[in-house]
Amino acid sequence: MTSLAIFGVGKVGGETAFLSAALGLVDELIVYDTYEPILRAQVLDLQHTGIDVSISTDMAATRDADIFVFAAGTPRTPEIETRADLLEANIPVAKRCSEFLQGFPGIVITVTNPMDANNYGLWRMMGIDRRQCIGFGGQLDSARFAGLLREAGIPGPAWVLGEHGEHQVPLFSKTGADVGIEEREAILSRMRGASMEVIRGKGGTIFGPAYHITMLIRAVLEDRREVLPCSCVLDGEYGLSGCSLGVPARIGREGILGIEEWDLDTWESAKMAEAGAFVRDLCRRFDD
Ligand SMILES: NC(=O)c1ccc[n+]([C@@H]2O[C@H](COP(=O)([O-])OP(=O)(O)OC[C@H]3O[C@@H](n4cnc5c(N)ncnc54)[C@H](O)[C@@H]3O)[C@@H](O)[C@H]2O)c1
Ligand SMILES: O=C(O)C[C@H](O)C(=O)O
Repeated sequence: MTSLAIFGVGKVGGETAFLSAALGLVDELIVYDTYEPILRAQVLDLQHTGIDVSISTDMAATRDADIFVFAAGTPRTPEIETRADLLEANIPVAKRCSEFLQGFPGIVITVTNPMDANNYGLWRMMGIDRRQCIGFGGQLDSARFAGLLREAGIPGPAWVLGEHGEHQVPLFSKTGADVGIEEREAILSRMRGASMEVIRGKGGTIFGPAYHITMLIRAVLEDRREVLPCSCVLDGEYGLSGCSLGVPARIGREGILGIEEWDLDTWESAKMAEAGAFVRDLCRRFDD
């Protein structure tokens, strides 16, 4: 019996519940949202698919879940410039979530923005092993980077480390192409704006995040042991600690099985250090 708990079943949490069930990854969904009408609507809509999955709204059952996805809280609107601007609004939500999950034995996937800081915050507040806390965003940023590389005629692979936010670190060195600083900065600037175009057009990013979150869930449940760009609580890796940041992480049934330390070029190393300093500052809010 495989059980997936989702805290916050709005646009992203709801779509993730649907996709995970539709792909047959889970036997049981435990869903929770403070807004009763959306919770009821999502449960009914899921039931109306006829998919053979048990659906519970009993948060007490969450403790037995294999994976817990944190997707509750405020999303960006076109007026909210950066993901980091959501920190104050979403800290109380992260705190409430951590109260449910003291000593949780399963795997936590953090989605709520600012995702890196929230992943660090959940780890701090829940008192669990850092390997259990996987921050989601790098796969999505990497898919967006891949699209921009294709457009520019630059071959892949496309890897994005760093913050899921303004301080993304696209790894041009991994592409094997010699991409100059000006072109790198131009592509990075478009990556920073990539989601806002979707938010303006349809009120939020849904398919991209939900698809990649579901692939992350699959990597855990099927113990795939593949390397994915995920936000991990760092303890000296890449010369950083006191924060959670996007790094190449081997993901399997026990969560983060290992963090790979790749060689970065000078531009990338500088961006990674900036990302670390920026996110560490946000994370301090959870150290108080
Ligand atoms: N990491 C990523 O790549 C990524 C991608 C997309 C969205 N996000 C983030 O995920 C979060 C959710 O985005 P969305 O578009 O689904 O938003 P949404 O508004 O559609 O859904 C959020 C849900 O959280 C619920 N909620 C609020 N406070 C709660 C609480 N204390 N307990 C339980 N539920 C609560 C709301 O009722 C709502 O249904 C946002 O912070 C957004 O920025 C992150
Ligand atoms: O950009 C946002 O605010 C939502 C999410 O983090 C995304 O990258 O799609």
